[in-house]
Amino acid sequence: MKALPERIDAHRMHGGWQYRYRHPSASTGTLMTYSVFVPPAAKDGRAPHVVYFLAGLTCNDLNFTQKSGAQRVAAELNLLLVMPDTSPRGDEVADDEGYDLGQGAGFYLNASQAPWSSHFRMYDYLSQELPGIINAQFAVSGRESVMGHSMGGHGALVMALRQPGRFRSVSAFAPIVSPSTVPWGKKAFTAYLGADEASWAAWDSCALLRDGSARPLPVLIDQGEDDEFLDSQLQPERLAQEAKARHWPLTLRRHAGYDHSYFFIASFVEDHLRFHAGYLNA
Ligand SMILES: N[C@@H](CCC(=O)N[C@@H](CS)C(=O)NCC(=O)O)C(=O)O
Repeated sequence: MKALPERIDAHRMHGGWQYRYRHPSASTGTLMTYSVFVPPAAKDGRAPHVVYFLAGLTCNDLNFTQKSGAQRVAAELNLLLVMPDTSPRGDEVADDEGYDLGQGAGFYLNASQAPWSSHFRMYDYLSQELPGIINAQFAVSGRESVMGHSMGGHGALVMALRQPGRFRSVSAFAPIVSPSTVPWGKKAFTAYLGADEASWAAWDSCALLRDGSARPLPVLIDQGEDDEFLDSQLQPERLAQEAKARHWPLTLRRHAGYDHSYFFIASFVEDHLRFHAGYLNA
C-alpha cells in the first residue's frame, strides 16, 4: 500500500489553509516535500481548479509560498495552489558545489546520466505522481494550469508543451526559454542529459515549439527589464518570436525597473492568477 503524504505544517490563511506535506516518491526514490494552498470555497464543496507553481534555482516549495502573496487572490478565485520542490534532496542524492546544478536545480526533467539518473526524475514526478496525489487528496475540479519562475518558468513551459491538452494555460515570470543555448541550461543539460545535444531539444521550450509537436495554449510571460539574468540566461523574446511565427496566443510583457526577485513576482502574481482563472473557468 502507498504511504499517505504526511502533513508537516498547517496555517489558516485568507479563510483557507496553507499546508506542507512530505511523502516517499516512487519517481525520485526520495522523500519529497510540497506545499498546497487550499482556498476557503473548497471546504464548502466548490471544487477548486489547480494551479502548479514551479520555482527557480536555489528554491524549494517555500519561496513562492512565503514571498509571493498569491494566496489572497487564489482564495478569491477558488484556486488550489501547489508548490513542489525543485529537485530530489538528501544525503544519498547526488549534488554539486554550484548553486545551478544538483539539489535545488533539478530543471524539471528526467536525467539520463549517472550519477543524476537514479533520483533526478522531476518530470515523471510532476507529470504523473504529484498530480495523482493531489487529485486523490483534494476534491478538485480536474482542470489545471501551470506557472513558474526562471528555471521554473522553463519547467512550466516544458510541462505544458510536452503534455498537450493537460493544462488550460501556462504562465511564467522571467523564464529560461532556450536552455540549450544559455549557460545555466548548457551546464545542467550536459550533466543530466549528456553531451549529445540532440537529446536536449525535448526539454527546451523554443525547440518544442519549432518541432511542431506542441499544441497551442494561452501563454503569459512577465519579464523585468532590470533582471540581472535577462540577456545572459533568459531572453524571453526568443520564445515570443517562435510563438508569433506559429500564431500562438503568447503575451510577453516587459516591466521597467523590475528585477529577478520575488518582489517582481509579488507585483504581478495577481495578473497571472486572473489570467489562469479566465481559462480554467471558461
Ligand atoms: N545569485 C543567486 C542565483 C539564484 C537565484 O537568483 N535564484 C532565484 C531563482 S533563479 C530565486 O528565486 N532565489 C530565491 C529567492 O529569491 O527567494 C544565488 O547565487 O543564490
